[in-house]
Amino acid sequence: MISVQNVKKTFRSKSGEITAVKDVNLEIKEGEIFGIIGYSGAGKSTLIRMFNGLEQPTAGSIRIGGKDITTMKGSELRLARQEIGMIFQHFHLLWSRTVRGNISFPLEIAGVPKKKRDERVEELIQLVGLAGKEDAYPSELSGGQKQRVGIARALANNPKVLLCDEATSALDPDTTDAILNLLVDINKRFGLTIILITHEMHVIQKICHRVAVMEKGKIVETGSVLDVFKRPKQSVTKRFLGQVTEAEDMKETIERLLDKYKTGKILKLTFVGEVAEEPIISNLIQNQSILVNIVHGNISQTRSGSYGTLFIHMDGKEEEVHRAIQFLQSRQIGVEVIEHV
Ligand SMILES: Nc1ncnc2c1ncn2[C@@H]1O[C@H](COP(=O)(O)OP(=O)(O)OP(=O)(O)O)[C@@H](O)[C@H]1O
Repeated sequence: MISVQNVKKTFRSKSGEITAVKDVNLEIKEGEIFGIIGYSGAGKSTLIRMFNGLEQPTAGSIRIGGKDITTMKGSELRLARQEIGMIFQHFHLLWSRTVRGNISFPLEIAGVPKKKRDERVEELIQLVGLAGKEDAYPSELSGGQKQRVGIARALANNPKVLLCDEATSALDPDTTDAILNLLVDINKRFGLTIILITHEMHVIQKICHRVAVMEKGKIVETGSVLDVFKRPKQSVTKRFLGQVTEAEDMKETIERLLDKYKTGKILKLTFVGEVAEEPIISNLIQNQSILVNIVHGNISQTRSGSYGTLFIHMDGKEEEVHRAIQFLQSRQIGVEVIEHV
């Protein structure tokens, strides 16, 4: 559906050249929700803005449905853009127009006759859950409601692709979840391809099928969300995973435990898929002569299965601890020995 080949973007400024995006290659399938995660300055916004021609690449091509968006100009680009909706962190609504007026705007630009326009706006208001707010102005709406207007407006012309630029970053956690659920619903109902950029692993975990991790303008890791959770390769990916698998005070707790327990090991266990739901620890204790203290644990749901982490302190004779680790590994559990940082 979307093919990004050798895309590069360099900005020239007074202080010199900045290469924001370096040799990016990606294939995004029709109907998938594809997340791009990276820290501030990684090049995410620049990359996503090239998907609808808001930025032109310095080199490379971006083909959407077979057509190269990067070489289009004028009316051809305008038409192609109708197939690509976009929503933004700060909504970018028209403040002098009501909810209805905002949603109607892209239909007016596309020359849709009034009657059809009104029908479509009504349909979209129902779809995004804004019934009763039709005549409100953006200043009278909550952040979540503003983003619902943004989504309705982006979907007005029945696009095939929806680009989301940090669409939930300005929202509180509950509202974020409600907006993410709405995106999943739209993806399922219409088979819409969604590409989102974020710096929050929670967003990736909750709704994406696949993810690309971006660092210093490059895609450094890509794969299905569950695979990346299971086997993160890059340290930047591991740091992002820490956002959803480790409590905020985890580092401190572990340092304290490492000081407290003079013997044994602190282990981080990672479980993926069905094994996350098995009674592994009771099997472990029954089969080996070791002591196990549970320090911290959680299970998260991704779109393709569960993923769990458990921090334990394990003590016993060295060969027993070794055997216990082998037992865990034989059950396809990731085992990492935690050391002082
Ligand atoms: N128009 C521009 N002119 C000059 N430099 C730019 C321009 N746009 C982006 N950059 C630079 O390109 C790099 C990548 O920026 P970009 O906004 O794409 O990153 P990002 O990952 O989206 O970060 P953030 O989440 O903070 O927006 C940064 O170093 C930024 O300063």
